[in-house]
Amino acid sequence: MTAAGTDGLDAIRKNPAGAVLGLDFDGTLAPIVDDPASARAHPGAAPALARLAPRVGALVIVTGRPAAVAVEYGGFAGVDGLVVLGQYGLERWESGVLSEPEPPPGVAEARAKLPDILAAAKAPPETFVEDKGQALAVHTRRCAEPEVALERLRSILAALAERTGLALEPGRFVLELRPPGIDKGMALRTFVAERGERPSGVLFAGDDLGDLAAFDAVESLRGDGVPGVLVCSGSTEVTALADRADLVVDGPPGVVDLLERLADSL
Ligand SMILES: O=P(O)(O)OC[C@H]1O[C@H](O[C@H]2O[C@H](CO)[C@@H](O)[C@H](O)[C@H]2O)[C@H](O)[C@@H](O)[C@@H]1O
Repeated sequence: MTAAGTDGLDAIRKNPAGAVLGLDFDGTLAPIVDDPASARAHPGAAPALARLAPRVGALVIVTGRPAAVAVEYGGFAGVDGLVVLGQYGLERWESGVLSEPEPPPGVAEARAKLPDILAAAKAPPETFVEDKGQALAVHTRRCAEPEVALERLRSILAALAERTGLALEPGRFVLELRPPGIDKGMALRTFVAERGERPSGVLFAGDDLGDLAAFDAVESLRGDGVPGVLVCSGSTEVTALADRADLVVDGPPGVVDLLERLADSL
């Protein structure tokens, strides 16, 4: 644990009612699996969140998943006080109510073009498109050589994103075509600002490239004097977060253990 991380955790423990805890879903609360539809939160995740929610100022999940999907796959519907910001902050679920904007027209255009583009690129048949309504995620995890398949598609999908006015978000064996202008950093910063009070401390835990923007947000809050903690849910697939984290834990079981220990100490 870095000194800054220790300061951040101390500040959260000293004034939990003023603290904001943010968490990613896939790879952080839910173990990575081959089929995105089969992902489920670690069995200890919802109970740990239910213990923490009444003890802290705010508990928020910031995910690339549709918010309702994260609530369902996480088993989070009964966690009072939890907020889920889905699709990188485009959607918000709170107290059972979901708010979501209309998808931009570029998503429909990309959806229509994608099958021909994947065929022309000779993408392996195991390449899988997850349609999230607001975004399209092209997964290669199930391909024989997932990294090779991903790299073959990267520039082709970047061109499609540009033509359709979308952004290309890379992740763990996935390239997502999604609306531009929002990321997890913006989502977290907006969430913190909306509360109207300076947090006593902020923690964010993530595992993937899309979580780096949330790390940036925590570091920017640190620059403004808010103690912060950066937690990496470690994996061999992505190392960029471990390089910047105050604390690296062993995947979702390590994150759940950290949340339990934090709840014990509040
Ligand atoms: O922001 P997150 O909650 O981490 O969501 C990011 C993307 O996660 C999902 O894909 C990842 O998890 C899958 C299930 O374990 C795995 O099969 C895939 O290889 C990973 O990239 C999800 O399917 C995407 O929609 C999310 O945006």
